[in-house]
Amino acid sequence: MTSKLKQIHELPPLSDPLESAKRVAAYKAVDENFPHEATGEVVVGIGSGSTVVYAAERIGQLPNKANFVCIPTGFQSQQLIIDNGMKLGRIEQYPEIEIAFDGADEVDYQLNLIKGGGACLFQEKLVASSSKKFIVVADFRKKSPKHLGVAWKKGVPIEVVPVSYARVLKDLYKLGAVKAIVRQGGSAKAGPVVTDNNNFLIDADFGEISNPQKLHNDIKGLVGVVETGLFVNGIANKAYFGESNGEFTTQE
Ligand SMILES: O=C[C@H](O)[C@H](O)[C@H](O)COP(=O)(O)O
Repeated sequence: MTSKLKQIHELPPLSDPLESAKRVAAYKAVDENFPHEATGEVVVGIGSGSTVVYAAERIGQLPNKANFVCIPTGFQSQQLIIDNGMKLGRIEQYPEIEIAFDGADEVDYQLNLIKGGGACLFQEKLVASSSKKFIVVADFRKKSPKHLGVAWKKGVPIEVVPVSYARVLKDLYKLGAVKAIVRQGGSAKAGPVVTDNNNFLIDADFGEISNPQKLHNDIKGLVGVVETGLFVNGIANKAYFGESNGEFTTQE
């Protein structure tokens, strides 16, 4: 069925080369991993952010898209599914997902990720950890030469129950954070960002993270923490990176 689709090299480049890099990563990830020939129902996770927009676009171009049920990871993702004419499902109905596509803020050499730069980490982790196959799509800026905390300098996003934020901030410093702040809405909203689950986000900078699994476990053990943006323990199967020269690379 992929032969009926326009191939990526047949498409005109986008005006912003970074957007072209995101598109090539996402289109290739879908072309090479999506169960194109499936005739029965396929449950697909659709992540959040600016790169996964192109994965949803590509899936929306597939001629058998009526067979797919797409599970969102938040409000933006739900809109992407609707806008691309795909069937929307809920994780409560479909707790087992065949394949999920999502972006990342940073990817280390072992395929550990930092996610949550767009405030969607909890539902993203729920969907990713419920998926048999989890494919990351990103542009070249997201690759870390080795550890997390090198390319992404804004800290580890952590979703917390609002009433616990002051306590969690103190505890994060005890765990070794050099800076921890409640994410603010800035000019778009006075006061803190509120997630799709009505929680707050803390961005905690731990510098270079050599043991992301341990850091995740330590943070997750704090009272008030819902989830961390550290996606570790082999959760991601493969990453596609759009490069600045218009090509793509992979890591698995
Ligand atoms: O909360 C947001 C998500 O984790 C995004 O997938 C992540 O921030 C990457 O987004 P983008 O593709 O826009 O760089």
